[in-house]
Amino acid sequence: MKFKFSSFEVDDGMLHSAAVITAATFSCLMSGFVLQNIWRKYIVRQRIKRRREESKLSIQKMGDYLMQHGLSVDKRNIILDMPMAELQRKLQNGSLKALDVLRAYQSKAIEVTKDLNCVVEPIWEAEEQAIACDFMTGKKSPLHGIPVSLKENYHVQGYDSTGGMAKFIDCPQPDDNVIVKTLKEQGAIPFMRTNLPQTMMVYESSNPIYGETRNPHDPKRGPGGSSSGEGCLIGAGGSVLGFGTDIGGSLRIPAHMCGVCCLKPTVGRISTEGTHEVHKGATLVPGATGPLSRDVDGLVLAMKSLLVSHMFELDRSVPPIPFRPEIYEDHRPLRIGYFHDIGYMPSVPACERGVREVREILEKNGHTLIEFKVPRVDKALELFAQCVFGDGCKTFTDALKYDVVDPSFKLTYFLIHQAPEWLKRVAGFFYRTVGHDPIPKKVLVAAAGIKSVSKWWGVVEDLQAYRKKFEMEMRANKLDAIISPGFAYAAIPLGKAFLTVGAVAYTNLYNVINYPAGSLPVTKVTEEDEKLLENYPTKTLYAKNIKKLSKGSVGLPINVQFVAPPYQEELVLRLMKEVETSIKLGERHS
Ligand SMILES: CCCCCC/C=C\CCCCCCCC(=O)NCCO
Repeated sequence: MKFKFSSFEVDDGMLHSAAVITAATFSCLMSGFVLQNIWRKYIVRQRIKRRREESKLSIQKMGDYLMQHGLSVDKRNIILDMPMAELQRKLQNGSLKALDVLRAYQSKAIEVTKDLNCVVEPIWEAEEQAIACDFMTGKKSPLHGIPVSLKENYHVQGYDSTGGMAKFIDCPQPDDNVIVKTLKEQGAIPFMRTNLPQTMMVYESSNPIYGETRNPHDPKRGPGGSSSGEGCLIGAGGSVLGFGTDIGGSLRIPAHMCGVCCLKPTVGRISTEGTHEVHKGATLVPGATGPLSRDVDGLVLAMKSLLVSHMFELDRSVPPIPFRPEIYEDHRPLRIGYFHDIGYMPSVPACERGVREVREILEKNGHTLIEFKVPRVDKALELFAQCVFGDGCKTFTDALKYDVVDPSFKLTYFLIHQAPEWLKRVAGFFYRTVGHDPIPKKVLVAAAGIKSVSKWWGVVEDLQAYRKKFEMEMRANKLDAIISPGFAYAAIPLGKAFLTVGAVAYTNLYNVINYPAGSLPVTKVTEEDEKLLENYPTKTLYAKNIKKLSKGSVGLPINVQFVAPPYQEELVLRLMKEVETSIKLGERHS
């Protein structure tokens, strides 16, 4: 058969050849595409492997170095046992050398990371800085010689900030971030970089580059996240002061699970410039930076040292409000709201008891405690999801393109980030009908993306309305502050956070309203709490999982959150210090 076109004739043979050429081109392109993907993944795996080996080697080298240059065990332990105030005083009056303090903490950090995997690498420049500190004459800066650890996403000159993502390996930062610069200017010595979960948008503790961090109180359990390495390192005694980030609870969840103190300031009170966040553009609920420490004095010292002209000058978006001692040192009795249940998910008995005991302490100290009916926390969680996943999670999936997705993140990543909208709706339906929980559906629909600018503006209005409602509720009760559970439950087995993730509402509530929130260890899970867990109401799938995963948690730390209106960090710290002191006094007398 022949086809005649205007100027030439096409026969069967030519048609057949054209089809063959098209099919060949198509299969070439397809195989090219497949091969390219395989190649890219191979390169990524190689890069991850190399980076992991470099990290292990660096830690090992530091260990070997300390074998020759370390302190005696006794001297080291005396330093490690010092609370922050004593350590600072001795460094200031010269009775302790910065280099000895550094050596003590370096060696403890290297020792604990062997089992807990909380350090990703040492900061080698620390030694030079400590020596310079010891040679210094004249007035000493407030953080003179204090070693500080930094979550891996803090930009430090010459080091990668990967956030656990392969794409960011081999991208050494050109400069220290504002907090690191200010800390150094105030005499602190950044000495270790700590682990985090991939993308930092989970409260797990693992990533394919540096592996999994474990809980210092029970290595089979997670340390919480995403400032996992910080919580773990400080909880294990390998650091006295550290810094992390928090957009949904990433300072407070590891603080609670590892039994350390932390402060999530109001976003804007201290600089957030120069930290790696996947979704920097999602500014409606932005990430906060903040300190973690062994005690409240550490947090106070950190805030006093950061709220100075050096930081205000480096980051002019930060309002120049120095630390206000008149609020921190005030003794005026306060009206404080409390709650232990966010409405759709109760906290476990130990967490409830934590709030009750703090309430009793505060009442004894002359404050008035009032039960606070917290405005619908499920709405706050939905707003959180709309604000951080409103792009349909495109930013996250782009960041992880070709990457190895960590096993602990796979389910979260698939369901919240990658799944098509229909699947998110089906999963939401499942949670609602089988799991008896309406919350995941709202979150999953939000994570399918906000479809238009006008809808986005609707979210902005809803957020403003929620914030106003919270403020009005506090005003109506004439509340100065709030206390609430540090989290819904104590540390659970590694890799299981997804099964209980709705609990994040206990912390992200305060990100949504942008209130400063501190977290303080107040008690430990007791046998009695474990018995009471039997009666924990299990109406929803999440609650069932919480009950199951909380078993065997006797001895694990329990924190309480302290919250105040925006820019009242000093008030939060005042209450934390008051409770910490009362608990210590109680322990001494019992
Ligand atoms: C099945 C869906 C239910 C999901 C409900 C929870 C929604 C979102 C999970 C987010 C978890 C965030 C953890 C903390 C993140 C954080 O603070 N990161 C700090 C980044 O610097």
